[in-house]
Amino acid sequence: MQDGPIVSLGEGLMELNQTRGSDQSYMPGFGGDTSNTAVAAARQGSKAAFISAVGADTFGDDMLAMWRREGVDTTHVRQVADAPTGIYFVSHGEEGHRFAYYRAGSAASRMTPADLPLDAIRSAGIFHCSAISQAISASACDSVFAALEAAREAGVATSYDTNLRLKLWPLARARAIIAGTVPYADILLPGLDDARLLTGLDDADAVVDLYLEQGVKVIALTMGHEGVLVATPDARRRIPPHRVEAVDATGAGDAFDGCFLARLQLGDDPFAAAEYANTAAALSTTGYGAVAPIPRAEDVRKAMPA
Ligand SMILES: O=C(O)C(=O)C[C@H](O)[C@H](O)CO
Repeated sequence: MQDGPIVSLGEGLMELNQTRGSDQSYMPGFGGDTSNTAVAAARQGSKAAFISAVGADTFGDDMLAMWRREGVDTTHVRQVADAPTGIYFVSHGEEGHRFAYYRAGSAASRMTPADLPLDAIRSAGIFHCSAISQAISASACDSVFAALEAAREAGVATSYDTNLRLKLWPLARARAIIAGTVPYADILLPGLDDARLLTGLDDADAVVDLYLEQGVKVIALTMGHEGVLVATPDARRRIPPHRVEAVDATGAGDAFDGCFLARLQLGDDPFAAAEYANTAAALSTTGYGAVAPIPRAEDVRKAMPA
């Protein structure tokens, strides 16, 4: 893996998160899967950078301030005057959390391949993107492919989270695009529920086999209460769940991604990186919001099994 920051591409969102027991109170925060991943990596001590756009509005200012506080490089976050920053609401019910999006036409959704900072992508240590970055618009989807191509041509390790959001695009389109993107990924970060819908396979090992056959070098399949299945073409291991009192799982997968990539870049093997990220992701569910409860390295170390 070459030296350089973890560079991720996508959309940051303002978050309004319903706090339990109060139907009408929404706590402000930040979200957006690849942004959450960048923050998680930065909180573990990695160099992280984000490629995106926000509106020239209060929320855009707030997002930029958040990334800068977190040490995420915002050189390639454009602030544009003619489109807003996206927003989403999180509410909680019996079946877990639900998202309501107000992001159509957002600044990030208008990104095009011509906007890409190709030099930053080519000099990344790892380039990370997700299916949400592809679902927000056709031009953002084109941008993801162009960025992945640039990263691969430059020998940069590529990472892809298949994050499936059916409120953003229909399943048939998601299936086609995601299947076409997996072969670009060196590191694949799917969740089992999404992978079942995307592949039609039920069994976690079968999902891993399918993706490895497509050339993926490292896969960490997150399985919620069943832990994580980590595999390379030569070895695979199940990591048990880390039990916590969870209040909000929003962004747990993104915290996993950021911590996993950070640890890989610091030299961990994929199994050690996944054990670390598994603990960190569990800790991130003990508070409300996608970003605020992401733990820092010292908290993860304290909570890790001896
Ligand atoms: O769902 C999305 O589009 C988001 O990016 C918002 C959340 O922060 C994200 O899904 C959490 O994984």
